[in-house]
Amino acid sequence: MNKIRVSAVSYTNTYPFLNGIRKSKVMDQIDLSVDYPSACAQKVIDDEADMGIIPTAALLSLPEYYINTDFCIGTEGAVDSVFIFSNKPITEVETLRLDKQSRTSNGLARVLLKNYWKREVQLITDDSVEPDAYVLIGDRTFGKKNTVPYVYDLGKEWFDFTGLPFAFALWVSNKKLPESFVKDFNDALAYGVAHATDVIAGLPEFEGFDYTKYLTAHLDFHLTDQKREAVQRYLGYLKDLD
Ligand SMILES: C=C(O[C@@H]1C=C(C(=O)O)C=C[C@H]1O)C(=O)O
Repeated sequence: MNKIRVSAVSYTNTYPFLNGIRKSKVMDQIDLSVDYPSACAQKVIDDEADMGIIPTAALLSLPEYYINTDFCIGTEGAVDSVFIFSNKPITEVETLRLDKQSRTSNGLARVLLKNYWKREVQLITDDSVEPDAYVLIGDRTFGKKNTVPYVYDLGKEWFDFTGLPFAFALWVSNKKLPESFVKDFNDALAYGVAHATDVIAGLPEFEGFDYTKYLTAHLDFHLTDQKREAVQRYLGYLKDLD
């Protein structure tokens, strides 16, 4: 049988999943690659991967998709790695730069600006122009939140807006995968999540950033019914953006 091509996110938020996968027998059945989130999405869209942990926003670009497993990259409030960093209070922001590695958080920033903060902002793509504010996700945010004038954690802002948790990325395939494989893969993820702090030893340190808190309190890997509801609500807002 051909190996199942799996694309995983290259950030620390996915290390518990990767640890579970690498320790599992599913490792023999997959070709595993790691990419930043927008590239994971593109691989699944282009059918260069069969399954990935892909940004939730990318579901709108897939003609056929299956949400597999009981797990996600999610949060129930502040996530501590998805931010709008700003030079001004959000109510005064006029220009915003998006993060090329993101899809969901870019969309979430725009959804919140329009529907929660009621701001119409101009998106800046020209690298020589400095925007009022920018979206930044993943490990590149570690240690940064105490160095920027105005900081908005998008997990917390979504919660304040909707009262819901959030799922930034889901294990999604572009074709139906064998049930026995999905079950073994789910078991591998469950092991990784149950041992999330095993991945911390040896990671680079950042001032004011706590890996244990990040992996066990800020991130919430369980794809609950409420997170599924949040996904549908978010996709509805996203469709209405343009
Ligand atoms: C919590 C995070 O969730 C992520 C954000 C994503 C996005 O914005 O598209 C996609 C995957 C996750 O890596 C993070 O990257 O910090």
